[in-house]
Amino acid sequence: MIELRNVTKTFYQKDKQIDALSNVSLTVAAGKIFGVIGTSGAGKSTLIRCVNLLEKPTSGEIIVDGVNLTNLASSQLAKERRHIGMIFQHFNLLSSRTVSENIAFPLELDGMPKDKIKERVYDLLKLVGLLEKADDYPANLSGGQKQRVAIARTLASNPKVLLCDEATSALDPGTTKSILNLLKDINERLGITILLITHEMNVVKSICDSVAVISNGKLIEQGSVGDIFLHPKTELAKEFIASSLNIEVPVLYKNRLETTSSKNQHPLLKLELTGKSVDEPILSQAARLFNVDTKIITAQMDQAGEASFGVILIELSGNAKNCQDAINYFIDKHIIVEIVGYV
Ligand SMILES: Nc1ncnc2c1ncn2[C@@H]1O[C@H](COP(=O)(O)OP(=O)(O)OP(=O)(O)O)[C@@H](O)[C@H]1O
Repeated sequence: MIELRNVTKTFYQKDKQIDALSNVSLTVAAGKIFGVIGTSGAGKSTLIRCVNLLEKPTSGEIIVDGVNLTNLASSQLAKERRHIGMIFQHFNLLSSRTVSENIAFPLELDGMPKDKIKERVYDLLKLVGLLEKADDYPANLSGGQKQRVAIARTLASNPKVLLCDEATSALDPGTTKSILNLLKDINERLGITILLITHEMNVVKSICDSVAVISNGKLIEQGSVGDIFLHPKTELAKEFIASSLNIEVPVLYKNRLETTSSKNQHPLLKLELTGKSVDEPILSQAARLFNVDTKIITAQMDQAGEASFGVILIELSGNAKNCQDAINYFIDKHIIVEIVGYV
């Protein structure tokens, strides 16, 4: 549905050459949600802006729904762009128009009769859950409500593809969740293909089918979300995954934590579980096999695509040899073990 073939984008600033995208290729299958994740300046915005040719690639091809957009005349490109919706981090609503009038705007441009516009706007308001805000102005809406208006406005033109440029970055976690749920709902109900860019792995984890990691304008890793979470290859992918599993040592423990072990102290272990190890009762097995006790301090178990994974912080107690045997057992089970300290 969306295909980027060897897309390169070079900017020139005075004598400086900036390779914002280098030979980027990716395919988003129809009806799927594809995320591109990267840190600031990696090339995410340039990539997504190339898809609807807001930014013209220096070389390479962009194919959307079977049409190669790269060489189209501007009138043809304008026609094709109607099938490509886009939403932005800062919503881009018209402040002088009400919610309904914002949503109606693309339909007015299309010359739709007034009564039809009214019907369509009503349906869209209902879809995004904003019927009671129809006559409000953007200034009186929350960030999440503004993004819902922007989504309704872009859906007004019946796009086949939706591009999301950091669409939840300006929102708090709860609102982010509700907007991501809405995007997933739209994807499933209307069959719209979604390409999104983000710097947050939680966004990818919540709704994407596939993900690509971008660094310095290059796609350094891509695959299904489950696959990337289970078998990340690059350090950057590993860092993004770790950032989505944020467990903290509780303050009570932090204050008592020693870096080296002394008599009668127990190791505090951080166990990262993926794949099969998630499904096995590893703590009770270790307790039985090695005569150790495992006290769970904090834990986070999660799901991304078909992959389950999690992090557990445990206090391990028993004699030193048994504790070491238990640690070796965890490592044998492909669990990443970190000794956080001793308590
Ligand atoms: N119009 C432009 N002229 C010159 N350089 C540009 C232009 N747009 C982007 N760049 C450069 O291209 C690189 C990629 O920028 P881009 O905005 O695509 O990154 P990003 O991953 O979206 O970053 P952020 O998350 O901070 O928005 C950066 O080095 C940026 O400075």
